[in-house]
Amino acid sequence: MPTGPANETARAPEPQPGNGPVRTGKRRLGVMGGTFDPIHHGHLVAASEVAAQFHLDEVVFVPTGQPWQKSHRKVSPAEDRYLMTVIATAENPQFSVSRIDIDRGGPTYTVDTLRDLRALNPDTDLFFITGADALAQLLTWLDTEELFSLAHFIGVTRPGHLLTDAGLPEGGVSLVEVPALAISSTDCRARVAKGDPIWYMVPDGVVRYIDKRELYRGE
Ligand SMILES: Nc1ncnc2c1ncn2[C@@H]1O[C@H](COP(=O)(O)OP(=O)(O)OP(=O)(O)O)[C@@H](O)[C@H]1O
Ligand SMILES: O=C(O)c1ccc[n+]([C@@H]2O[C@H](COP(=O)([O-])O)[C@@H](O)[C@H]2O)c1
Repeated sequence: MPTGPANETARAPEPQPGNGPVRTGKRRLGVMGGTFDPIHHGHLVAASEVAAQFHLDEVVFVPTGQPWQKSHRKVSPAEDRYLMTVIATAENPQFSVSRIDIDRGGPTYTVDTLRDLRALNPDTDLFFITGADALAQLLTWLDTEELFSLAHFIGVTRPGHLLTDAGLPEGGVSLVEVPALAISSTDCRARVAKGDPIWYMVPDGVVRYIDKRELYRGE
């Protein structure tokens, strides 16, 4: 649901690379969580831009297992969403994909994602990347207080959504402007269902995978 003019920001994002918490010298791991049904260039550009601005060593994409806030609608099988994410990120040496949310089972909570990633990556600072729409919902997530002790949150601009850190802990979130791509997975699915092209909205390999697996047809 759009909440403001295209790409509006509530306050100017800090422009300096490396903004956010004081640098600790530890490895810096970005975490891009999403349902990725399908993954599209909006996700990829956001991750790439944050990686550059925050000097991240790597960004791990974490497809949700069961996104509990999307339980009202059909979500494609996790394996399809995982494979599309692998295809989309394969060529970028800075990008990787984790199965942790899929393999854990049950509803996906970011607090579990971050706890697991912390355990798997000692001596690493975590940066959780989220679009303006998801950031606006963050106070509805499970265990929000603990979330901010596990990672620094980075909210990125998204066309049609207001980017704001209102109500979130001071110092826990950075707001960042990323190149505006008015693409959503919802729109990609609707286009496939109508027989419209999604070339150049998602990576070529993802177009072919959707075709091969006959995803989103007749939805
Ligand atoms: N075009 C975009 N620009 C910036 N951030 C985005 C964009 N699309 C998605 N995101 C962010 O990526 C994360 C994962 O998004 P998700 O997989 O739910 O995609 P979506 O396009 O929002 O899907 P859907 O339309 O099915 O709700 C969220 O934090 C979301 O805000
Ligand atoms: O932890 C929660 O309660 C929670 C509730 C909704 C969304 N999230 C996370 O937010 C990210 C984007 O979710 P989504 O549903 O917009 O694809 C993804 O990593 C989800 O696991 C997390």
